[in-house]
Amino acid sequence: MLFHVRMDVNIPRDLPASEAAEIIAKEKAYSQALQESGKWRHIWRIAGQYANYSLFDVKDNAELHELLTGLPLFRFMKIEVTPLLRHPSSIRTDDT
Ligand SMILES: O=C(O)C[C@H]1C=CC(=O)O1
Repeated sequence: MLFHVRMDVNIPRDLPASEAAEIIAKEKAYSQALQESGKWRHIWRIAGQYANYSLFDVKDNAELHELLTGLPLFRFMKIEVTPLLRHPSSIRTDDT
């Protein structure tokens, strides 16, 4: 199942910089491992914001929930999820 996900990150200003850097490094490794696996298909930065648009390809809602709640930055994120399905007019072969 495909899901469009928007993640907005808001790291509190009073979090020590070293702690923030450690969490961000963990987040990058977590994200890149999921991209390697194919479950996190795409990620784009939203210009001018500490936010991204991502595309996940997972088995079901429960798997998406598990992956998102496992994000090292999860506690500092606002996340919006939109389930997607193939458009009947699509000519692409890779959007299911
Ligand atoms: O920077 C972000 O958008 C938040 C998060 C998502 C992947 C990653 O490496 O960091």
